[in-house]
Amino acid sequence: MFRASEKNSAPECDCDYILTGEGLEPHYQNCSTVWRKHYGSSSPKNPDGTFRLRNEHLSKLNQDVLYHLGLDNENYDLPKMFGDVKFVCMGGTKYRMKEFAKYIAKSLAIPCEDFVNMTKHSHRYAMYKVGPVLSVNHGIGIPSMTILLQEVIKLLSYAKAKDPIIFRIGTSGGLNISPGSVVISSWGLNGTLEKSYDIPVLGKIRKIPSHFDKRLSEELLSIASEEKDFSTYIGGTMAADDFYRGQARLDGPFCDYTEEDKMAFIKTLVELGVKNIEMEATAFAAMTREAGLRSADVCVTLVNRLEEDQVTPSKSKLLEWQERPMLVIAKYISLYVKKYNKPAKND
Ligand SMILES: O=P(O)(O)O[C@@H]1C[C@H](O)[C@@H](CO)O1
Ligand SMILES: O=c1cc[nH]c(=O)[nH]1
Repeated sequence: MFRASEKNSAPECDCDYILTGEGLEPHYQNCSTVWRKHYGSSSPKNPDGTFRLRNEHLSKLNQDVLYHLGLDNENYDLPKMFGDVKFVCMGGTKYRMKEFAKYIAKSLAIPCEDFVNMTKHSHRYAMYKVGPVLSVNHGIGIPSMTILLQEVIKLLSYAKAKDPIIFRIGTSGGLNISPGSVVISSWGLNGTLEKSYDIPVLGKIRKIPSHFDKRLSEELLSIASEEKDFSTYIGGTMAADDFYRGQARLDGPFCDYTEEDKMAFIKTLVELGVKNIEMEATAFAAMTREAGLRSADVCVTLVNRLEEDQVTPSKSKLLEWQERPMLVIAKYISLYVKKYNKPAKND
């Protein structure tokens, strides 16, 4: 089933698979194995699947303004608006995430004519709700993505959403695989080749582990492997803080290394088990895990970085390829909705 060996597998968890296992209880419903192992404290999950935010300061606020979403928990009835959200799908562009909203509406047979941007007051991001699915764009890079992600995590907690699963539907540069292939990330690697999301907090670097949920990735791989039009791999994903030098490109406005240096670095990544390079994986894995939520990063590759730096496929080819992660995630969501027999509707 695996096309790439996992040198560094994600921490194991002891509860049932969501789709492929025997048990009916959704994974993570009561599971805090992974959480405890890494953070040494109790799970943020409540028995009913809702989750607590691990920040006591929030209880002192009269209202919490989710500034970049243009929402707050005082003037909006968040449980009514978002309490049924089970899946959050995120990706870089507004266009892609509107297309995904349309795609998932069709997959789940939810009649939906108007796709209203629910964050329109902030003018920052675009977010659409289709039944149990939120489709939202996060912009480029870790800072833009994490601002959106943190406000979405707060939104889901205030809304009392149960066991939400968060997907990133992205694009990337592939390593030694044909453009158009899909990569499911097992872990994120930062720019200094560590499996962590590093963020300066109060003047010191905080390192947060960046492993994805192994079982969720395996379930997605088994779904993706049914697709014969493209190959899907599971492996490491490097999250760079830049598209050019940060990804060892030779075609940026600045370049102070040779082609040999570039190739040596790319080969090191390949040896480490890295399958693709994008700009969010480490922080995405780290923050969702810190919140106690399951997540997966599924990206199509637009270029084989062993062969070229420039992204040269036609615009229509690029759009066609970007539907591949959507297809995998939509299939997963449809299977889930079917299995748990939840009638999907748009309120
Ligand atoms: O989801 P997207 O397509 O935005 O992901 C990658 C990583 C960066 O955000 C961006 C760079 O082109 O594409
Ligand atoms: O090479 C690529 C292609 C898309 N996105 C990236 O971050 N890198």
